[in-house]
Amino acid sequence: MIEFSHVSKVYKGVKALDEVSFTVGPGSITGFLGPNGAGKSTAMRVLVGLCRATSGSATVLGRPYAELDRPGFQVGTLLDAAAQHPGRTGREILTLGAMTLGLPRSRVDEVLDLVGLSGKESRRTVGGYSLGMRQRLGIGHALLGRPAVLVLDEPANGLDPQGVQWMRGLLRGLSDAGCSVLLSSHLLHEVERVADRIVMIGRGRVLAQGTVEELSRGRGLERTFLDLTAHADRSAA
Ligand SMILES: Nc1ncnc2c1ncn2[C@@H]1O[C@H](COP(=O)(O)OP(=O)(O)OP(=O)(O)O)[C@@H](O)[C@H]1O
Repeated sequence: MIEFSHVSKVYKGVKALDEVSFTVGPGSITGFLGPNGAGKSTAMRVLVGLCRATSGSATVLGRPYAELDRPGFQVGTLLDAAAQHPGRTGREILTLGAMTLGLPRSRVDEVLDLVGLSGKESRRTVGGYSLGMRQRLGIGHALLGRPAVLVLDEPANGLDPQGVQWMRGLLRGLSDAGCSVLLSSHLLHEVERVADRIVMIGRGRVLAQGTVEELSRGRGLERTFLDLTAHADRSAA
């Protein structure tokens, strides 16, 4: 369960989030949509304690992230697939993560298998990985502790069509098992296929939220997205 309640964030005069409220329940994949600079990454960073909200509260499993007992087993995050050290191998990165959580080495092999990185690929340094391989590694890292909540910032970026299809199956399986997934993306057609709920933001404000059917309004998510974001821009002008 993820809950944002009236979250605002101001960076030196820039209002990145303005009274953002929404919930991601267990067994839900919520697509988090908004134009560049809308505030998606900021909201995710606030949620996992990487920056502090100016007002309001964001909680995971009923608590602020900083107060979770075992965060590595409760929340999996992928906020920046490029964040890993380029000189480490994929296997080293997952092994470090597994050791930090006190997990056996066998979990590293399970996760590599889950995200489709071969033994050979896992022994290469990340500096030589494609973006899609980094995304797979980042998703694997997020899944190490079998968390109940997943926060993924543009995880489909750079994945090829097979990769996108694989990720769809993976996320559906996780949500069927009760996981709460918050997923930001600019790939509206993909979000339409994988998510059950949508939150659209523009200029830091929630523009609309509901099921994919409600927001598609029989015309597709893209039409609703373009109409709502254009309206938000006109109102701000
Ligand atoms: N550290 C920061 N300092 C100042 N302003 C920031 C900072 N981080 C983000 N912002 C501003 O906050 C607003 C929201 O940015 P954010 O990165 O959250 O948007 P986003 O929806 O994730 O965008 P994108 O789709 O381009 O990744 C933007 O105006 C951005 O310039």
